[in-house]
Amino acid sequence: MDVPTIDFAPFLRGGREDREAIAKTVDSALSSVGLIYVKNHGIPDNEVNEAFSWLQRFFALPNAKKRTVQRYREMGREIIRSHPSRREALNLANPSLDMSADQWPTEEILPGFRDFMESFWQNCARLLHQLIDCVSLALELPEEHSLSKCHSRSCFSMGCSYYPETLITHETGPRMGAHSDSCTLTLLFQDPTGGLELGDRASVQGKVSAANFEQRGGTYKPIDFREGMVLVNVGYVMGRYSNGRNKSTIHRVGSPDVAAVPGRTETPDRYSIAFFGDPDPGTIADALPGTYNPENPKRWGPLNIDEYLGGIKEKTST
Ligand SMILES: O=C(O)CCC(=O)C(=O)O
Ligand SMILES: [Fe+2]
Repeated sequence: MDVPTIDFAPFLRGGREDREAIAKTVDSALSSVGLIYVKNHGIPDNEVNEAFSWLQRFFALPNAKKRTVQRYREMGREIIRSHPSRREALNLANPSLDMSADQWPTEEILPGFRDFMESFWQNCARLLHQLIDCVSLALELPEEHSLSKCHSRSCFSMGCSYYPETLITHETGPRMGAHSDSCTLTLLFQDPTGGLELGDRASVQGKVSAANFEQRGGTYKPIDFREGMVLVNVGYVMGRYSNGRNKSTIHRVGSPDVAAVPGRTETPDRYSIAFFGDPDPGTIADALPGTYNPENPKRWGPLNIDEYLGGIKEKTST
Protein backbone atom coordinates (compact mmCIF):
# COMPACT_ATOMS: atom_id res chain seq x y z
CA MET A 1 0.00 0.00 0.00
CA ASP A 2 2.51 2.60 -1.13
CA VAL A 3 1.22 6.13 -1.32
CA PRO A 4 1.87 7.35 -4.89
CA THR A 5 3.62 10.67 -5.57
CA ILE A 6 2.22 12.69 -8.44
CA ASP A 7 3.95 15.57 -10.17
CA PHE A 8 1.11 18.02 -10.83
CA ALA A 9 3.13 20.47 -12.99
CA PRO A 10 2.11 18.88 -16.32
CA PHE A 11 -1.55 19.28 -15.34
CA LEU A 12 -1.08 22.93 -14.40
CA ARG A 13 1.12 23.95 -17.30
CA GLY A 14 0.83 21.29 -20.00
CA GLY A 15 -1.46 20.82 -22.99
CA ARG A 16 -4.55 18.63 -23.27
CA GLU A 17 -2.58 15.38 -23.55
CA ASP A 18 -0.48 16.12 -20.47
CA ARG A 19 -3.60 17.01 -18.54
CA GLU A 20 -5.34 13.81 -19.56
CA ALA A 21 -2.34 11.69 -18.64
CA ILE A 22 -2.09 13.23 -15.16
CA ALA A 23 -5.85 12.94 -14.69
CA LYS A 24 -5.67 9.19 -15.40
CA THR A 25 -2.79 8.75 -12.94
CA VAL A 26 -4.57 10.73 -10.22
CA ASP A 27 -7.78 8.80 -10.80
CA SER A 28 -6.10 5.41 -10.58
CA ALA A 29 -4.23 6.40 -7.38
CA LEU A 30 -7.41 7.74 -5.79
CA SER A 31 -9.26 4.56 -6.75
CA SER A 32 -6.66 2.29 -5.15
CA VAL A 33 -4.95 3.91 -2.14
CA GLY A 34 -7.23 6.95 -1.85
CA LEU A 35 -4.31 9.14 -0.83
CA ILE A 36 -1.57 10.78 -2.89
CA TYR A 37 1.42 13.02 -2.34
CA VAL A 38 1.30 15.88 -4.82
CA LYS A 39 4.44 17.79 -5.74
CA ASN A 40 4.77 20.91 -7.88
CA HIS A 41 1.25 21.83 -6.84
CA GLY A 42 1.70 25.57 -7.29
CA ILE A 43 1.59 26.73 -3.65
CA PRO A 44 5.09 28.05 -2.92
CA ASP A 45 6.98 26.35 -0.06
CA ASN A 46 7.64 29.66 1.66
CA GLU A 47 3.89 30.30 1.88
CA VAL A 48 3.24 26.89 3.41
CA ASN A 49 6.03 27.53 5.93
CA GLU A 50 4.65 30.95 6.70
CA ALA A 51 1.18 29.48 7.27
CA PHE A 52 2.67 27.11 9.87
CA SER A 53 4.45 29.96 11.60
CA TRP A 54 1.14 31.88 11.82
CA LEU A 55 -0.48 28.80 13.33
CA GLN A 56 2.25 28.68 15.96
CA ARG A 57 1.64 32.33 16.82
CA PHE A 58 -2.11 31.91 16.95
CA PHE A 59 -2.13 28.83 19.16
CA ALA A 60 0.51 30.36 21.48
CA LEU A 61 -1.92 33.18 22.37
CA PRO A 62 -3.35 33.11 25.89
CA ASN A 63 -6.50 31.02 26.14
CA ALA A 64 -8.61 34.05 27.01
CA LYS A 65 -7.65 35.66 23.70
CA LYS A 66 -8.19 32.52 21.65
CA ARG A 67 -11.63 32.15 23.19
CA THR A 68 -12.66 35.48 21.69
CA VAL A 69 -12.34 33.90 18.23
CA GLN A 70 -15.64 32.42 17.15
CA ARG A 71 -14.29 29.46 15.23
CA TYR A 72 -11.62 28.48 17.72
CA ARG A 73 -12.21 25.09 19.35
CA GLU A 74 -10.55 24.24 22.64
CA MET A 75 -8.88 20.96 23.47
CA GLY A 76 -11.38 18.21 24.23
CA ARG A 77 -14.28 19.79 22.35
CA GLU A 78 -14.08 17.35 19.48
CA ILE A 79 -15.20 13.82 20.19
CA ILE A 80 -14.70 11.08 17.62
CA ARG A 81 -16.55 7.89 18.52
CA SER A 82 -16.35 8.79 22.21
CA HIS A 83 -12.59 9.60 22.09
CA PRO A 84 -11.74 13.25 22.64
CA SER A 85 -9.11 14.46 20.16
CA ARG A 86 -6.01 15.92 21.77
CA ARG A 87 -5.93 19.02 19.65
CA GLU A 88 -7.03 22.62 19.51
CA ALA A 89 -8.45 23.85 16.22
CA LEU A 90 -9.36 26.92 14.25
CA ASN A 91 -11.73 26.29 11.37
CA LEU A 92 -11.74 28.99 8.74
CA ALA A 93 -14.54 29.35 6.20
CA ASN A 94 -14.19 31.01 2.80
CA PRO A 95 -13.14 34.59 3.61
CA SER A 96 -15.39 35.92 0.82
CA LEU A 97 -18.55 34.54 2.42
CA ASP A 98 -20.57 36.54 4.93
CA MET A 99 -20.39 33.74 7.47
CA SER A 100 -16.63 34.26 7.79
CA ALA A 101 -16.80 37.81 9.12
CA ASP A 102 -16.40 36.85 12.78
CA GLN A 103 -13.87 34.08 12.36
CA TRP A 104 -10.67 36.12 12.74
CA PRO A 105 -8.68 37.17 15.77
CA THR A 106 -8.78 40.98 15.84
CA GLU A 107 -5.80 42.93 14.47
CA GLU A 108 -5.09 43.95 18.05
CA ILE A 109 -4.74 40.33 19.13
CA LEU A 110 -2.73 39.06 16.15
CA PRO A 111 -1.86 41.71 13.56
CA GLY A 112 -1.27 40.35 10.05
CA PHE A 113 -2.86 36.93 10.67
CA ARG A 114 -6.03 37.63 8.75
CA ASP A 115 -4.27 39.12 5.70
CA PHE A 116 -1.93 36.21 5.33
CA MET A 117 -4.48 33.47 6.02
CA GLU A 118 -6.98 35.00 3.57
CA SER A 119 -4.44 34.78 0.81
CA PHE A 120 -3.29 31.28 1.84
CA TRP A 121 -6.94 30.20 1.89
CA GLN A 122 -7.32 31.37 -1.74
CA ASN A 123 -4.19 29.45 -2.77
CA CYS A 124 -5.58 26.26 -1.27
CA ALA A 125 -8.99 26.84 -2.89
CA ARG A 126 -7.35 27.27 -6.29
CA LEU A 127 -5.45 23.99 -5.93
CA LEU A 128 -8.56 22.17 -4.75
CA HIS A 129 -10.51 23.41 -7.80
CA GLN A 130 -7.67 22.24 -10.04
CA LEU A 131 -7.74 18.80 -8.45
CA ILE A 132 -11.52 18.62 -8.80
CA ASP A 133 -11.16 19.55 -12.50
CA CYS A 134 -8.54 16.84 -12.79
CA VAL A 135 -10.89 14.19 -11.39
CA SER A 136 -13.72 15.43 -13.66
CA LEU A 137 -11.40 15.07 -16.65
CA ALA A 138 -10.44 11.52 -15.68
CA LEU A 139 -14.11 10.58 -15.40
CA GLU A 140 -14.73 12.21 -18.82
CA LEU A 141 -17.62 14.15 -17.40
CA PRO A 142 -19.57 16.47 -19.67
CA GLU A 143 -19.58 20.13 -18.56
CA GLU A 144 -23.09 19.97 -17.07
CA HIS A 145 -22.11 17.11 -14.76
CA SER A 146 -18.58 18.21 -13.93
CA LEU A 147 -17.67 18.08 -10.28
CA SER A 148 -16.50 21.68 -10.52
CA LYS A 149 -20.10 22.74 -11.03
CA CYS A 150 -21.20 21.65 -7.56
CA HIS A 151 -18.12 23.16 -5.90
CA SER A 152 -18.31 26.51 -7.67
CA ARG A 153 -19.11 28.56 -4.56
CA SER A 154 -15.96 27.32 -2.76
CA CYS A 155 -17.76 26.54 0.49
CA PHE A 156 -14.55 24.93 1.65
CA SER A 157 -13.07 25.06 5.11
CA MET A 158 -9.54 25.22 6.43
CA GLY A 159 -8.97 23.23 9.62
CA CYS A 160 -5.87 24.52 11.42
CA SER A 161 -4.84 22.17 14.21
CA TYR A 162 -2.43 22.26 17.11
CA TYR A 163 -1.63 19.06 18.97
CA PRO A 164 0.29 20.07 22.11
CA GLU A 165 3.22 18.07 23.35
CA THR A 166 1.89 15.22 25.47
CA LEU A 167 3.25 12.58 27.78
CA ILE A 168 3.65 9.21 26.16
CA THR A 169 2.42 6.26 28.15
CA HIS A 170 1.44 2.81 27.07
CA GLU A 171 -2.17 3.89 27.32
CA THR A 172 -1.63 6.87 25.06
CA GLY A 173 -4.27 6.66 22.38
CA PRO A 174 -4.21 8.47 19.05
CA ARG A 175 -4.09 12.25 19.01
CA MET A 176 -7.09 12.19 16.70
CA GLY A 177 -9.15 9.04 16.33
CA ALA A 178 -9.89 7.02 13.21
CA HIS A 179 -12.26 8.72 10.81
CA SER A 180 -12.95 9.43 7.17
CA ASP A 181 -13.33 12.99 5.94
CA SER A 182 -16.82 14.01 4.97
CA CYS A 183 -15.91 16.15 1.95
CA THR A 184 -15.08 15.40 -1.69
CA LEU A 185 -11.29 15.82 -1.49
CA THR A 186 -9.03 17.09 1.33
CA LEU A 187 -5.64 18.78 1.03
CA LEU A 188 -3.46 18.05 4.02
CA PHE A 189 -0.27 19.78 5.09
CA GLN A 190 1.43 18.24 8.10
CA ASP A 191 4.63 19.45 9.75
CA PRO A 192 7.89 17.45 9.96
CA THR A 193 6.68 15.75 13.18
CA GLY A 194 4.53 13.48 10.97
CA GLY A 195 1.95 11.39 12.79
CA LEU A 196 -0.70 10.91 10.13
CA GLU A 197 -1.59 7.23 9.74
CA LEU A 198 -3.51 5.61 6.93
CA GLY A 199 -5.73 2.61 7.66
CA ASP A 200 -4.85 -0.30 5.41
CA ARG A 201 -8.21 -1.51 4.12
CA ALA A 202 -6.54 -4.69 2.89
CA SER A 203 -5.66 -5.61 6.49
CA VAL A 204 -9.34 -6.31 7.17
CA GLN A 205 -11.59 -8.71 5.27
CA GLY A 206 -14.96 -7.63 3.94
CA LYS A 207 -16.79 -4.38 4.42
CA VAL A 208 -14.98 -1.95 6.65
CA SER A 209 -15.52 1.60 7.89
CA ALA A 210 -13.75 3.98 10.27
CA ALA A 211 -16.24 2.85 12.94
CA ASN A 212 -15.26 -0.83 12.91
CA PHE A 213 -11.70 -0.71 11.51
CA GLU A 214 -9.85 -1.05 14.82
CA GLN A 215 -12.20 -3.60 16.41
CA ARG A 216 -11.61 -5.78 13.40
CA GLY A 217 -7.84 -5.64 13.79
CA GLY A 218 -7.12 -3.13 11.00
CA THR A 219 -3.55 -1.88 10.85
CA TYR A 220 -2.13 1.53 9.96
CA LYS A 221 0.70 2.77 7.81
CA PRO A 222 2.57 5.91 8.92
CA ILE A 223 2.41 8.71 6.37
CA ASP A 224 5.61 10.67 6.66
CA PHE A 225 6.13 14.35 6.08
CA ARG A 226 7.60 15.17 2.66
CA GLU A 227 9.08 18.57 2.07
CA GLY A 228 7.19 20.62 -0.51
CA MET A 229 4.38 18.11 -1.00
CA VAL A 230 0.72 18.20 -0.10
CA LEU A 231 -1.32 15.11 0.65
CA VAL A 232 -4.63 14.72 -1.18
CA ASN A 233 -7.17 12.46 0.39
CA VAL A 234 -10.51 11.01 -0.80
CA GLY A 235 -13.50 11.97 1.37
CA TYR A 236 -16.86 10.22 1.77
CA VAL A 237 -18.71 12.40 -0.76
CA MET A 238 -16.23 11.46 -3.51
CA GLY A 239 -17.06 7.83 -2.77
CA ARG A 240 -20.71 8.57 -3.41
CA TYR A 241 -20.06 10.58 -6.59
CA SER A 242 -17.87 7.81 -7.98
CA ASN A 243 -20.32 5.01 -7.03
CA GLY A 244 -17.73 3.47 -4.72
CA ARG A 245 -14.86 3.55 -7.20
CA ASN A 246 -12.95 6.01 -5.02
CA LYS A 247 -12.99 4.92 -1.38
CA SER A 248 -12.64 7.46 1.36
CA THR A 249 -9.51 6.83 3.39
CA ILE A 250 -9.65 5.78 7.03
CA HIS A 251 -7.00 7.77 8.85
CA ARG A 252 -5.99 9.04 12.26
CA VAL A 253 -3.20 10.98 13.95
CA GLY A 254 -1.22 8.56 16.05
CA SER A 255 1.19 9.07 18.91
CA PRO A 256 4.73 8.03 18.15
CA ASP A 257 5.69 4.84 19.91
CA VAL A 258 7.92 5.55 22.94
CA ALA A 259 10.40 2.97 21.69
CA ALA A 260 10.61 4.76 18.35
CA VAL A 261 11.73 8.02 19.96
CA PRO A 262 14.82 7.16 22.01
CA GLY A 263 15.30 9.30 25.08
CA ARG A 264 11.91 10.98 24.74
CA THR A 265 8.97 10.66 27.03
CA GLU A 266 6.84 13.20 25.22
CA THR A 267 5.43 13.52 21.75
CA PRO A 268 6.48 16.87 20.30
CA ASP A 269 4.05 19.65 19.43
CA ARG A 270 2.42 19.11 16.07
CA TYR A 271 0.60 21.43 13.67
CA SER A 272 -1.41 20.61 10.57
CA ILE A 273 -3.61 22.32 8.01
CA ALA A 274 -6.43 20.35 6.40
CA PHE A 275 -8.40 21.99 3.62
CA PHE A 276 -11.77 20.34 3.11
CA GLY A 277 -13.54 20.52 -0.24
CA ASP A 278 -17.23 20.41 0.63
CA PRO A 279 -19.78 20.67 -2.18
CA ASP A 280 -21.98 23.77 -2.39
CA PRO A 281 -24.97 23.96 -0.04
CA GLY A 282 -28.11 22.57 -1.64
CA THR A 283 -26.14 19.96 -3.60
CA ILE A 284 -27.60 16.51 -4.10
CA ALA A 285 -24.64 14.20 -4.66
CA ASP A 286 -25.43 11.21 -6.82
CA ALA A 287 -23.31 8.69 -8.75
CA LEU A 288 -21.87 10.49 -11.78
CA PRO A 289 -22.58 9.38 -15.36
CA GLY A 290 -20.12 6.70 -16.42
CA THR A 291 -19.67 5.33 -12.89
CA TYR A 292 -22.64 2.98 -13.17
CA ASN A 293 -24.24 0.72 -15.78
CA PRO A 294 -26.61 -2.27 -15.79
CA GLU A 295 -23.82 -4.63 -14.59
CA ASN A 296 -22.62 -2.17 -11.96
CA PRO A 297 -25.77 -0.35 -10.82
CA LYS A 298 -25.85 2.61 -8.46
CA ARG A 299 -24.91 1.48 -4.97
CA TRP A 300 -26.61 4.36 -3.17
CA GLY A 301 -29.39 6.83 -3.74
CA PRO A 302 -28.77 10.57 -3.91
CA LEU A 303 -27.13 12.22 -0.89
CA ASN A 304 -28.50 15.50 0.42
CA ILE A 305 -25.30 17.38 1.31
CA ASP A 306 -26.92 19.83 3.74
CA GLU A 307 -28.48 17.03 5.79
CA TYR A 308 -25.35 14.90 5.64
CA LEU A 309 -22.90 17.63 6.72
CA GLY A 310 -25.31 18.91 9.37
CA GLY A 311 -25.45 15.41 10.88
CA ILE A 312 -21.64 15.08 10.94
CA LYS A 313 -21.21 18.37 12.80
CA GLU A 314 -23.62 17.23 15.47
CA LYS A 315 -21.82 13.92 15.94
CA THR A 316 -18.30 15.30 16.34
CA SER A 317 -18.77 18.42 18.47
CA THR A 318 -19.73 18.92 22.06
O1 LIG B 1 -3.94 16.69 11.72
C1 LIG B 1 -3.90 15.90 10.77
O2 LIG B 1 -2.85 15.60 10.19
C2 LIG B 1 -5.14 15.23 10.26
C3 LIG B 1 -6.38 16.03 10.51
C4 LIG B 1 -7.55 15.34 9.95
O3 LIG B 1 -7.50 14.21 9.52
C5 LIG B 1 -8.84 16.04 9.90
O4 LIG B 1 -8.94 17.16 10.44
O5 LIG B 1 -9.78 15.50 9.31
FE1 LIG C 1 -9.25 13.71 8.43
